[in-house]
Amino acid sequence: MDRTTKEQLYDAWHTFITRHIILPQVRPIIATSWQRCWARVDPYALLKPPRLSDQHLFSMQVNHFELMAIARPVMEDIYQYIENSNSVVLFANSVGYLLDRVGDPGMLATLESLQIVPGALLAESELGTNAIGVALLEREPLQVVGYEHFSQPLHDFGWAAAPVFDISGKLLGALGIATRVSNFHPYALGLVVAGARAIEAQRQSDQLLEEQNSQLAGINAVLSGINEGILVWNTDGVVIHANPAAAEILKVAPETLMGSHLDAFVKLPPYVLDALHRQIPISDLEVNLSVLGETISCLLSLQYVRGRRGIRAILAILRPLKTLREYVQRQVGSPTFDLQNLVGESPAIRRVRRLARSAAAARGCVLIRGESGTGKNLLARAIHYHSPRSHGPFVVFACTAVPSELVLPELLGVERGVGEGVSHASKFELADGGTLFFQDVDALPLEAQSVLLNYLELGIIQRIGSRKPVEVDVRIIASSSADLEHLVAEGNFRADLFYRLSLFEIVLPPLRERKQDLELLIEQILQRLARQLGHPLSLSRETLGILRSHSWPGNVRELESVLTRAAVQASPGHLILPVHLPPLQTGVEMGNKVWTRHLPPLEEIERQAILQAAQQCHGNVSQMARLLGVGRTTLWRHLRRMNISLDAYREDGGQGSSVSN
Ligand SMILES: Nc1ncnc2c1ncn2[C@@H]1O[C@H](COP(=O)(O)OP(=O)(O)OP(=O)(O)O)[C@@H](O)[C@H]1O
Repeated sequence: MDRTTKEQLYDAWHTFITRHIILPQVRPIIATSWQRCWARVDPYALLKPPRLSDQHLFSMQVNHFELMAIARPVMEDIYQYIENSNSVVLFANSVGYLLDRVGDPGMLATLESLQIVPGALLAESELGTNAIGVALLEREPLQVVGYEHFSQPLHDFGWAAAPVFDISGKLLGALGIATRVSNFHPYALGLVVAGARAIEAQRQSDQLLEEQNSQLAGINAVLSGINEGILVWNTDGVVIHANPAAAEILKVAPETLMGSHLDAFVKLPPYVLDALHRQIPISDLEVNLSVLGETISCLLSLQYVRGRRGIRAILAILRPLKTLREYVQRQVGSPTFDLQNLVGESPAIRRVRRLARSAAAARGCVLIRGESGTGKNLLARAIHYHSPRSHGPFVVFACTAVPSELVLPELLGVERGVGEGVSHASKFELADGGTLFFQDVDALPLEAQSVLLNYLELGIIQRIGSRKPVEVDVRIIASSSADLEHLVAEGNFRADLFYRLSLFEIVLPPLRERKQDLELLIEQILQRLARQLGHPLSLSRETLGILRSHSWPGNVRELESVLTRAAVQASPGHLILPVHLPPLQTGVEMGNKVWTRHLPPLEEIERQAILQAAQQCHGNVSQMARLLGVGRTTLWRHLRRMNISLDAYREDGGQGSSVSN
């Protein structure tokens, strides 16, 4: 400020104090403030602002702790710029009480001599026109320099101040800089404005963070309380949320999962990986997850959390199959286990349904035989749910899944004395009043076969460690895909047990022997998958042709698996083409040694080989010929004879007619 301006300002101040006249050189904001101070503040009096007691000041600082914790570092930053310029940075609350200050010792002492110390009220009504007081009143940043101050004791100072607001516009306080007029520089105003904005921004982000944290805590509480497993991972594959139910289903602690790569624990089936890759949502798809080497079956749903720049995270919902089945059973009287779900209208499958109805009405044990995947589990449950015992439990003893040393304790239960550990009930006791299903009974060790036989003869069991026989009322159903006669002949299966079990025997035919059921099964499976994937599914004619010509060594299970993979591979709204089918397995790979004695005719084998080669080579005849080890001409001849068109196998072909659903 040059000398003339200073002198002009002094004249203006003096004129106002003595004659209450505002001269034009006075800025409007200062003039308004002077008017407010007129007759309220003595311009010549020594400054004596009201001051809080130490105790009051302390409690006010505590109340403003969060704000001051943000303001203090900003004040320090500003002070770094103006250090050694005989200045002080001040922070006052919304009323004007000075809460904090930092600055050069000389200037601090000078302000102290003017009673401007923490706890002092810097409001305009007390100190007259001053930057902090006016900034709070006018809610805008300003500087007040020299004679602009209403009170004479402040004439030697230059102050700048800026108000600080919260996110809703509420006034929180003011940040100021005080210095001598001789040291005052207009940049002081820029510094306090920038400092005030920094305090506001920090406070807003703290508030948002706090809000997000409390929302997150709420969401976490909800997620922890639900029975479904919730697993969320980001696009880098890092798990960012796992609720306790997910940890329980996967048998991995949540804290181990969180922050780790999902791949390190869970191997998703290839068709699920493919759905993920193509961002296709999945709903309640039955999958087998490999978790640290162990296979876990569950229902999987996938959803994508989208941000402005695309997918941000993947949300997986896991439902244990067991819980789901129990739930369905409770809610709707177990329709999934209805005999009608044993799909098929072939004479063989009709006969099975007839036999199953008779078995359900009878009391004795039932032996269900058939290749793997023909529906033995399904049938066992259906028999139970059609029997008078349907309100009792259906307990499965999976003979291949229990380690041999645990078979007897699991089957019979264990009785322990006081302090010896926990007793546990036998599978027979658990199934009391219902059905005990021995899945793959051929894998039952001989000792356990005796236990089962004993029960069938006497109706009692005895827990290990107990002398007390327990009477239980359980119906036995057993299944096997093995050649039991052969096992009996070898001495690996007790003949008397085989005799008792096979009094009522139901044999499930392999799928290749009831090909007329194939389309019904496909239709039913596609309908289920369409519901799960949320869009309709149909096969192209060529795809159906391949499925028809396959011999299905893995039976309905294989059919389900092939269609599931193909459905996930196909684009929504398009037909399922041969290219979407996974490689089809042979009987040897499926391990159905005993039941593969019904070989398909030679021509069918040839046809199947050609169709598989077409699929693998995408309809390229030269490649197919090489793969099949025949000349191209021979291959063309076979193709013509068998009426096989290769169009559908070429990536763009096959959008022709559709079959099913
Ligand atoms: N006739 C059918 N109709 C509908 N679905 C079927 C039929 N047969 C089998 N399935 C389905 O095929 C899959 C395999 O069936 P299931 O587990 O009952 O076969 P399994 O003969 O017991 O097999 P394993 O001997 O390997 O245990 C299941 O998803 C089942 O629902």
